[in-house]
Amino acid sequence: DTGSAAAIPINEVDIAYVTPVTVGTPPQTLMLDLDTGSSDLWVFSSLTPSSQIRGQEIYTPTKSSTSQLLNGHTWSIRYGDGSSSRGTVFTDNFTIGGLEVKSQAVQTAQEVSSSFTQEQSLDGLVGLGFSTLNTVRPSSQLTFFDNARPNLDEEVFTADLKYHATGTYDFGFIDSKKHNGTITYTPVQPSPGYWTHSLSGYSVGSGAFQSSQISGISDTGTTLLYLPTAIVTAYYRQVQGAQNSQYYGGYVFPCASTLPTFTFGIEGARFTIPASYINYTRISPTSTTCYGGLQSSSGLGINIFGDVALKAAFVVFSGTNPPRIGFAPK
Ligand SMILES: O=C(CCCl)NNC1=[NH+]CCN1
Repeated sequence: DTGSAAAIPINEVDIAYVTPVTVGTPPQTLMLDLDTGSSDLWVFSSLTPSSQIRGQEIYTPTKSSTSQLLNGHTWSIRYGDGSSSRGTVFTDNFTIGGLEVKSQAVQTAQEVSSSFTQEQSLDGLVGLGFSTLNTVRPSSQLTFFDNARPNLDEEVFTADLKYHATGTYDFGFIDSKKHNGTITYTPVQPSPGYWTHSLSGYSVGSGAFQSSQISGISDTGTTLLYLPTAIVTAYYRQVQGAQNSQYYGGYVFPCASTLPTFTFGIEGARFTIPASYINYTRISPTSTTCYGGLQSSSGLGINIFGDVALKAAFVVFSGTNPPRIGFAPK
């Protein structure tokens, strides 16, 4: 089997990408954020208080002839950005891009934090991290990828995220039309459950490449690129008027600034993030101050290769044994 579905930016700065999925019988369509930085599949639902819903589509298990309550099971998750949700669990038929998993654990939200309520075009998440991170108790549940894996033509899924445009998630195959040339693979450390791997180094603009092993996670559910402070300061030193703002919680700069590109290494390959991706957003609609797409990871305890980096490549998440991740130009 294979599947292929759109990755649609939910706003004009690509804060997150959503993918149409169907749950239940007859199919209920939701727009979910496929998130390689977590491993819970949860949805806004008929069990979510209406005070916490603002325009999201919901899953109503009682309207599905194939739903089953997973009795006595609950979940609760907090994400790296401080957002959170919790609730109960059903199993039901679940499809992404024509690829169906019967009896997928679908976690129904009974509470979501304010940032999820405010994100009107996001109806939930599909965790594509390793199932060891799943928070359902007393028995943890498998991700959509782990459930689909035995039926996939190839034990992979790929992410082709795009800047200010719709991209694709593919399951079970590598579409050679989506990348130019070689896919460079590097080992993944599957513990504790993120797609953890190293960069081989970086360069700022036309500067010399700095070889250094930078460990972090490739995370489609995180918007920006978070790297060690030393790298980030070296980048913004090249930007006139840039400063690390306590007030805005990161590096800001005049929107008219000329930003350098940022290049990261995967083994011997090099991937350059255009300056436009790093000129992320105005701090408010009429401001001439802009917030950077490259920020320090020092507050996170982990480096995160989020969408700002991933959209500069075609990325292969390979569930082979041992797992690995591949990057190709596109
Ligand atoms: O939580 C993380 C970072 C893990 Cl270190 N990524 N996934 C996500 N989903 C919603 C916000 N962020």
